[in-house]
Amino acid sequence: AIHTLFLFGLLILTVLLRISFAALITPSHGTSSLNRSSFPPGFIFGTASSAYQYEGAANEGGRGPSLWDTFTHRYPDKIKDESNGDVAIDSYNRYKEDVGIMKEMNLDAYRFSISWSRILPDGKLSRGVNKEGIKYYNNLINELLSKGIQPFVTLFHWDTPQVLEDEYGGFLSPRIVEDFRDYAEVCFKAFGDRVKHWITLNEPWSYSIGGYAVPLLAPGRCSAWLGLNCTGGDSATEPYLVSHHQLLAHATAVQLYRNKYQRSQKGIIGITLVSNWMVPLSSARHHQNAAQRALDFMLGWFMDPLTNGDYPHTMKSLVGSRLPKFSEDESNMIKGSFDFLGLNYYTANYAAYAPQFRSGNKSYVTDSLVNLLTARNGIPIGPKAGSDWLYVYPRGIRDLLVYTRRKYNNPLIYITENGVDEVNNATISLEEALVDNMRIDYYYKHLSYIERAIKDGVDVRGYFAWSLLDNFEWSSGYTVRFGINYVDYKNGLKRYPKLSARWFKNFLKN
Ligand SMILES: N=C(Cc1ccccc1)N[C@@H]1O[C@H](CO[C@@H]2OC[C@@H](O)[C@H](O)[C@H]2O)[C@@H](O)[C@H](O)[C@H]1O
Repeated sequence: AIHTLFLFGLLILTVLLRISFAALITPSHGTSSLNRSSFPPGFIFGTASSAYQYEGAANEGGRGPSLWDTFTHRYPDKIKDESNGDVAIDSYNRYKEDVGIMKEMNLDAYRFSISWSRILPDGKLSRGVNKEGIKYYNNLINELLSKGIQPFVTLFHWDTPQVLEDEYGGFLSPRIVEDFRDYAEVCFKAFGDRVKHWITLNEPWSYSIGGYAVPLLAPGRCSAWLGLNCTGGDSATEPYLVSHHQLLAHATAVQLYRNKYQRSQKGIIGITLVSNWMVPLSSARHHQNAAQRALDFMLGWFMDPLTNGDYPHTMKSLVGSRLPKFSEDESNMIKGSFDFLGLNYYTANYAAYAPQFRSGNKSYVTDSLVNLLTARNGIPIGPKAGSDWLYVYPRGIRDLLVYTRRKYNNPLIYITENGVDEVNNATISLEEALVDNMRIDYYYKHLSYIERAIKDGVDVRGYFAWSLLDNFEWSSGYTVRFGINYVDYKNGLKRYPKLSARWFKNFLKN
């Protein structure tokens, strides 16, 4: 009996040793268990960027000023390092090198935005098209296609022509709808023979909130009572007007594309929305309801009109007469105005019921009666990244995808941005700066959860990492780095692959 027991013990020990050894040799971020073939055939992997954050050449090639040129020059103190996108990372002049980096990384696609004021320097079609602007984007698109990389083009990534801001307040006015439609048509005509994926707007939520509720983004408007040194505005009404006009501009451009270009050019058109995943602070009913309202006020604000033709009931009841109304024609034009949904996901929040927000001054931020938190009982929702709003919560991308599938009729989805930043630390060496294990961990985990969402039945067709290169990060300037490739701001904007670039190259190899 003792002999048998001894042998059995030996057997258990052998098995345990083998398991622990196997765990030891399979690196937690190794692509052995996850790589391109873990995703459906034809799944598209890319990286994302935007014109003002990458191009530079702000005063070259006939480009006109956008509200970001004005904002950074007029209020440099609103940018953490008082920087701007005059030069940015000079992609305007280095696009061939940058496309070469994409090719080297085995990427399938590149999401970039067109600068409206580089195409129409005076904002309106009637005031002339800048031929050098058309030429630049033709060169970029042709370079991408010559390397077998698909262009995914965003028409508007927050850089409204300054002339239209001056003339009628930009997206504060319904007049923007016609001008945006004309600008979109110039792009469909010039590039639509080769561009088969169009995104009208990037993150209308961010543009409305960051620019008109709290002074995070241009034009930096908000209510004076907030005491946040705003350039004027009203946080209780302007965010809702700006989102309303963005939806109308989006739907008008889609209607034009479908009526006049889609049959011959055979592309598809959509919109990119951003949402955090919202976790109820506790299982209490009032916190669960708060989480639903938080999703309504961030994602539903746009997805409900795009799917049902009207704003969420929670918004209509809580915002009341301050929420603009769609006419029947507008509602019909907006409903179903997308062939695919672009979703940007970065982080998650705890959502707590905030009845105290019923009193006091009105603002978008408090209308939802939700307090968004990044910690519960002092414990953060996940590890903090470089930026103070970004906490790593990978399962949130799966939860958001499954939620979107269930609530909004299973749309075709591309993840059009997902990424993480580190603080730009000037004291470390270049070699140290290239070691970004936390970024590999972030991408590995988020891609693993997307793979599970696909198994849950979500129709995800592609994924774009934010971002190919370190770049001008809006109000953070160059103080945070999102790049999979490093840009040496102190030495001629030279590009270097971080570890995550090598990880992606391996992950993506066929
Ligand atoms: N930045 C956002 C959403 C947002 C808006 C206002 C305040 C915080 C976060 N969305 C996407 O995130 C990307 C990363 O956002 C950065 O996150 C860290 C912030 O400190 C920085 O200002 C912001 O650009 C942007 O570069 C893309 O252009 C944008 O589409």
